[in-house]
Amino acid sequence: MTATTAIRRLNAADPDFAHHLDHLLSWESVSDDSVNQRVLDIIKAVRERGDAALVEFTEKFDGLEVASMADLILPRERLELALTRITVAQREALEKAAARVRSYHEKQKQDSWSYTEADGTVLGQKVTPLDRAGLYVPGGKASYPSSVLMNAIPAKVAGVTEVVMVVPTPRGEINELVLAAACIAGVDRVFTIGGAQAVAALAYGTESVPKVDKVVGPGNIYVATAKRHVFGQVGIDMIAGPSEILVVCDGQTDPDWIAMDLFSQAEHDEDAQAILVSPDAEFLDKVAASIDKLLPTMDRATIIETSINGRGALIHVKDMAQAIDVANRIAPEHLELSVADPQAWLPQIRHAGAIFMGRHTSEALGDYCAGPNHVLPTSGTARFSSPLGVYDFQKRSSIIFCSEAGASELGKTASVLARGESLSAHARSAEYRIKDADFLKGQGN
Ligand SMILES: NC(=O)c1ccc[n+]([C@@H]2O[C@H](COP(=O)([O-])OP(=O)(O)OC[C@H]3O[C@@H](n4cnc5c(N)ncnc54)[C@H](O)[C@@H]3O)[C@@H](O)[C@H]2O)c1
Ligand SMILES: N[C@H](CO)Cc1c[nH]c[nH+]1
Ligand SMILES: [Zn+2]
Repeated sequence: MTATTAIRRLNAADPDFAHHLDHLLSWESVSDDSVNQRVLDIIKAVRERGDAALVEFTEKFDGLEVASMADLILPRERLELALTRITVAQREALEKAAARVRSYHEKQKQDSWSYTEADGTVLGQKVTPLDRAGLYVPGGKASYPSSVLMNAIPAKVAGVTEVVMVVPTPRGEINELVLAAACIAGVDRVFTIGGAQAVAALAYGTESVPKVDKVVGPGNIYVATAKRHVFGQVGIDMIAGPSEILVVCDGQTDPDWIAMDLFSQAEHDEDAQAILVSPDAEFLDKVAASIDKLLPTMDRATIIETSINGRGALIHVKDMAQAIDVANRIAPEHLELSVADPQAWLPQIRHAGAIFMGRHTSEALGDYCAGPNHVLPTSGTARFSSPLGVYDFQKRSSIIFCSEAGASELGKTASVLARGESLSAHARSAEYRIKDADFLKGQGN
């Protein structure tokens, strides 16, 4: 194994720093032509051949040969059985995490509202949960029971009528914790399919997989690309790229803690990105030494090493203010503020999926059980998007209920604007309800 101090070093004082940072952050795989074409072919096959295509792709990509689609459907009883197959400690941990995630998300629930104007006109917004949501739970390189909770609980809190989950089971290896989590979270139906074919099945429906209204959840490049292509046919939450962590440290946290925090996201994927920013150059050296020391002890050392050396960085800045500027430029999925007084810096953080405050709040706590969602905007998209939440499973309809007097008064404004747009049906529709004869005469009626 090569020495991990091959991790890139950047200095914000370098005149080319902005260019180097852009290069470090670029992640092009989603637009890769060959992936795109393969995903389009998969979507087309699922639309044309439904279940038969799902069975074929599951054999091809997941190494799982089945007689028919029926073998890729898990009934609710199978989820209940999983609950009896995990340890008591595992069940308690899942239930505790689920309870915390549920309480946090209850706070996000939006209610319908309305107000009444002086003439009796009522205006408002009606909030309605989605009828059916599709949850993608990744299962290629690792299994994610925590992602089941993070996707399904907000949907259930929102009041979604039916929650359909898809999860690949490579070579038929079923993860009991994933199924137990689905049982605890109240998932209604589970299909053991993955990749672009699972996203296509949820978006278009097949003989067995019901068509959903929205597909949510993270996944690899094939999943992300498929979500991009089915958007419009169904809603999607976001296009999630590889996991990321940005640690901003004042140099006073144990370097082993910081190295492990970086590893915690690097171990997800060779393309994951782990970056440390600090004004303390000696501290950066200490973390590099901790990386070298700890890497050989890691189960997923090869993935971590590829990620850290390929996409990681230690960035030296002149002070904490510059560290915050760099953080806002990166707009990371996860930002750890491993500093003495994180509250003092919080107001200046403008872009981050989740912010972990202080030396004791490791990002891993947020991944499993703190309560907030771990499905977060990646690749700089925290500039314009937010964590997965209850709001992703609710939609809004506007309510307009005019009184007779209100319709007459508003009709005048509508009439003038409609005639300005040369839309006379609009104008006359509004004018039928106007009681003011002088106004109507002025409009040529
Ligand atoms: N943002 C989050 O909250 C979050 C949570 C958990 C995981 N993740 C990320 O999700 C990703 C999970 O990826 P994964 O690969 O482990 O699981 P995955 O379930 O996303 O992908 C596995 C599927 O990819 C398809 N596939 C694999 N190789 C293929 C090929 N050559 N051609 C076509 N299809 C192919 C297969 O159908 C397989 O079922 C990781 O990047 C991880 O970091 C993100
Ligand atoms: N860190 C991932 C999101 O980027 C979520 C996760 C699941 N399990 C562990 N971590
Ligand atoms: Zn994680």
